[in-house]
Amino acid sequence: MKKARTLLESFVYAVSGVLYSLKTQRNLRIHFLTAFLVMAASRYFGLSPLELAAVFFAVSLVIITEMINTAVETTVDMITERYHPLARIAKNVAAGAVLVAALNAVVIGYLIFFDRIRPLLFPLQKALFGR
Ligand SMILES: Nc1ncnc2c1ncn2[C@@H]1O[C@H](COP(=O)(O)OP(=O)(O)OP(=O)(O)O)[C@@H](O)[C@H]1O
Repeated sequence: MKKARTLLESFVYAVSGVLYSLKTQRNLRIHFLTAFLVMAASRYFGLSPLELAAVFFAVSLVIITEMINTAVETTVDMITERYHPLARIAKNVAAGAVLVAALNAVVIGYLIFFDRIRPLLFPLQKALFGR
């Protein structure tokens, strides 16, 4: 097995892991796009540094758990392509971690953006429903 020799080599391996995940995982591409849109919205709404930190943490956590999920799926598939109850548990638990991170992101998004978005929705509601 080849060991990482320099810090730069380790960094290159890590970046290739991100690129591999982006290339193979549609969900991860969606998470990155969502993260970009959320950061643009954060800038638009002028969030405080603490709010910005919470949003950045939430979107990063979703991306991190999705990548760990990919690592678990790949490892399980390397060990067995046959049905195995433990393989099912490993994959389901990894997918569950992504779900928890996504719920966390929804709650943080609600707490930070809802009151800011609500005033923008009223004119839309009036135009659509007349009240
Ligand atoms: N070898 C296996 N043995 C038992 N169950 C498995 C096995 N492989 C997959 N599963 C079950 O099928 C589900 C989907 O697994 P799969 O590897 O297709 O991931 P996926 O849904 O394609 O994930 P993603 O969309 O994140 O790539 C798993 O959560 C697990 O419940």
